[in-house]
This record gives sequence, C-alpha cells and structure tokens, in this order.
Amino acid sequence: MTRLGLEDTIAAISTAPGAGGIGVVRVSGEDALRVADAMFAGRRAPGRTPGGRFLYGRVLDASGDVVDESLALVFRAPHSYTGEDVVEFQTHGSPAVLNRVLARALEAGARPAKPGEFTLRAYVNGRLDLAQAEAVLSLVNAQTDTARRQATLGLTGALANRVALIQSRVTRVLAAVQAMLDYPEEGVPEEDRETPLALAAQDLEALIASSRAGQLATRGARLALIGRPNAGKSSLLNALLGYERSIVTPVAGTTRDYLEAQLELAGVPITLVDTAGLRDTDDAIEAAGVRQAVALAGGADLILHLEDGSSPREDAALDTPADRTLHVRTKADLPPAWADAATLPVSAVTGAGLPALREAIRARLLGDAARGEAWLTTERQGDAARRALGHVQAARALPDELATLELEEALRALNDLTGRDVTEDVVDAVFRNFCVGK
Ligand SMILES: Nc1nc2c(c(=O)[nH]1)N(C=O)[C@@H](CNc1ccc(C(=O)N[C@@H](CCC(=O)O)C(=O)O)cc1)CN2
Ligand SMILES: Nc1nc2c(ncn2[C@@H]2O[C@H](COP(=O)(O)OP(=O)(O)OP(=O)(O)O)[C@@H](O)[C@H]2O)c(=O)[nH]1
Ligand SMILES: [Mg+2]
Repeated sequence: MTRLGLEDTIAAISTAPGAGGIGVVRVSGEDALRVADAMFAGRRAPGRTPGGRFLYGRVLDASGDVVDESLALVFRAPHSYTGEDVVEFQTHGSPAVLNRVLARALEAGARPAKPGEFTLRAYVNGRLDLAQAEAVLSLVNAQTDTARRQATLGLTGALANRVALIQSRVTRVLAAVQAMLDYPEEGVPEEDRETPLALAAQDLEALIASSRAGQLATRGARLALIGRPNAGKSSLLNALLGYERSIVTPVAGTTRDYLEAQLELAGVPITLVDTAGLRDTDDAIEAAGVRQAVALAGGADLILHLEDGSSPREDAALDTPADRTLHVRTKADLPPAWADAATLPVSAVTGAGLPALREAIRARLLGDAARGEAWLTTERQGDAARRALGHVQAARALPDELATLELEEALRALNDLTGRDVTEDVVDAVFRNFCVGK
C-alpha cells in the first residue's frame, strides 16, 4: 500500500476557507509530534505531552517570530481520528494565519494532505469501513437535516449493522449447504436455506429501495419545469419558492434563458429549473432556449410537465419518461377548459394544489424508502447491493453444489458494500470526492 503514501506525515487546513473565529490546521503521521515541537512553543513540548491533552502557546516562525496564539491538541496513536499521532493547531481563523501555520508544518517536515487523506488513513487503519468513510463525506457535504441524519446513521454503524445481518444469513446458508455437499441424499432443511435466503433478499430489496432516496438526500435533486409558453412555469416556480425569482408576464416566450433556484422539500435539497416555453419559433434566441429546455428535462431527476388548464388542451409539449414526470394542470383558479384525472391541478395565484404537488414530488423522489432506517447513500453502495441480491436470487434457484458459488459471490458483493476487500481503484474513487483537510 505504499502508493497511498502512509509513511508520510501530512498536514492541511481542516476548517472551511474564509475568515472564521477559529481555524484548525491538522498534522497526522509518524512525525506529527516532531513537526509540532519544531513550530510550537508552550508550557511544554507536544512531544512530551500525553495524548488527549491540549497545550496553550504560540506557533512560531522559523526566525522565532510569533505567527499566532494557538492551542495544540495532542492525540497519540492509535487514539486519534486517523489512528496515527495527530497534532491539531487551533488558531485564529483567518486565511492569512492558517496559511502561515500550514507553511510552518510543511517546513518542519510534513507534506500537504490530499483530499480525504485523513479519512483515508482512518480507513486504512481500520477505524472506519468504506461505507463509514463515505458517510463522513456525506456529513461534510450535508445540506439538510435528513442528509445529516442518514450520514450519521452510516457513520455510527447503523448501516453496517443492516448489512451484517444480511451477511450472517448468507453465511449461515453457505455453511449449511457446504456441510451437506458430502451427504447429498440428506438435503439442506428449508429453515437453513430458503428461509434465511428469502429474508436476505427482502432486506437487500429494502436497502436498494433506499439507495435512490439516499443519493437524492445527499446530492440533491434537479426538478425541471417544462411546458408550452404561458403554461405558468415561472409562476409556479415563484409560488413553490415563496418569492418572485422568475419574471412573469402575459407574453408567451417570457423566459428565454433557463434559471435555477434552491429550496428544500421533504429533506431533499432541490434545484428548481425554470425553462423557456416549448414551441417552434423563428427567433434564434428563443429557439436556443427551447433546445436548452429539452436538454435540461433530459438531465433532471424529475420533470414537472405543465399544461394550461384554462385554455384548450394541446398535444404534450415534449415526450418525457413516465417514471420521471409529474403532469400538472395550471391556473386551477380559472374556469377549466379540460379535465384529466392524471394531472395535478394547481394555482400559482391562490396556492391551491401546492401541498398536493409537494407531496407528489416527495413521493416520486423518496418513495417508501423514506420510512426505513439507515439508507444507502452512494451509487457504489447501491451497485454492490444490487449485485448481492442478484447472487442471492440465483442461489435460491440452484441445486446445492451450484448455489455455493453464488453465495460466495453474494458475500463478496456485501464485502464490497462495506469496503472490506475492495481494490485500491475503488478506494481512490471514493476518496477523490473529498475536500482537503478531511
Ligand atoms: N478538532 C476536531 N474536531 C473534530 C474532528 C477532528 O478530527 N478534530 N473530527 C474529525 O472528523 C470529528 C470527531 N471525530 C473524531 C473521532 C475520533 C477521535 C479520537 O481521537 N479518538 C480516540 C480518542 C477517543 C477518546 O478520547 O475517547 C480513539 O478513538 O481512541 C477524534 C475525533 C468532528 N470534530
Ligand atoms: N389566473 C392565473 N394566471 C396564471 C397562473 N399562473 C400563471 N398565470 C398567468 O399566466 C401568464 C404566463 O405565466 P408565466 O408564469 O410567465 O408562464 P411561463 O410558462 O413561464 O411562460 P413562458 O416563460 O413565456 O414560457 C401570466 O400572465 C401569469 O400571470 C395561475 O395559476 N392562475
Ligand atoms: Mg416563464
């Protein structure tokens, strides 16, 4: 694992860029205490301080000048976040101070940490599994309380427990089947084979169902408002936001460039996208907007297809995938020109129908998974769970000799989920998404 550079002592600013009351520079690795001794002067040297203590003192320049007043927190391996010796410097939080403190740590022998490298070391040292490391990433990026809660469940092992239960069921069947291979005439009893496998499959299905919700809660969802000119897209965007973000006029073709706005709905960070009304046009600018609208609909997690309920119905403005589309009938405060039970009536003017629309959006995005406990929160975890389910289902349909191979594959996929035996490429891919200092 030398490619991971674990012999090096690493340092980074761990607090967010910009001015803050306090800022943290973190140093981790074999030389952390020596690096700290070289740059910090306090009541005593960090190298002679037991773990779990903090010192008050100053970070000094190479020439002995004071960089800033600082606390130094001393952690001794394995009792630290990374599992290595760690010293944290807590100084005043300006970029000027933090950059100088970091520069001092580098002069004293540390090298700059790569994104996620502290958490990578926690993983390599067995303090976190890969799913927990992903939860740290989700926690750092959490924008809503739901995302925070799911990440915390991942970090504290609630997700790992759900997976461990499935692993124990599969392992039990594998053991029973292997024990019986020498005595084929006996056969494995139902309660040692079909029963636990059916339960494992059920648990995996629930986990997989949570995966889309988990990803949306973590990374957010994009919702595109699509429809003909004057359908009321900009008005509905404003009504959902509760303020006038987008220009509304009676002129068809008001919105040309697309426009994005943020809101939170059922714990999911949502980007609402208002688009140009879809129609054939000779106006080059408007035509560009129309093309953009079609592309935005293609990339959206959910499309709100709006049709004006107060004027005669036209053909759908765009063919959109049924599983990603909600059909909305606008201007429900006006006398209806048509009716269709498959559309949700809303009025941007009176607000009628907005609660039902919000609920429909929630149901489409989160489904039933929103009720379960610990969710899968990354694509990688969802993939591993789907592979495990495939092998469990295959095993259920096969005779004992062949079932063992599928069960072993299922266990491998479950190990991938928690990251027990994954390759370095997978590890690299996970940690690439981190920020420096984490
Ligand atoms: N200043 C600071 N705050 C932070 C972190 C950090 O690294 N530094 N964390 C980083 O994400 C989180 C806390 N995570 C941590 C996890 C374990 C240990 C640790 O030293 N554990 C030892 C000692 C435990 C104890 O004294 O009870 C251990 O487990 O042996 C520290 C931080 C959030 N707040
Ligand atoms: N009565 C009523 N009028 C509405 C409602 N929603 C929109 N309108 C009116 O319909 C017209 C068009 O509304 P917009 O929100 O600009 O429609 P749009 O779909 O964004 O139109 P383009 O940007 O041109 O594609 C405006 O005059 C709005 O005041 C509604 O719920 N009730
Ligand atoms: Mg508009």
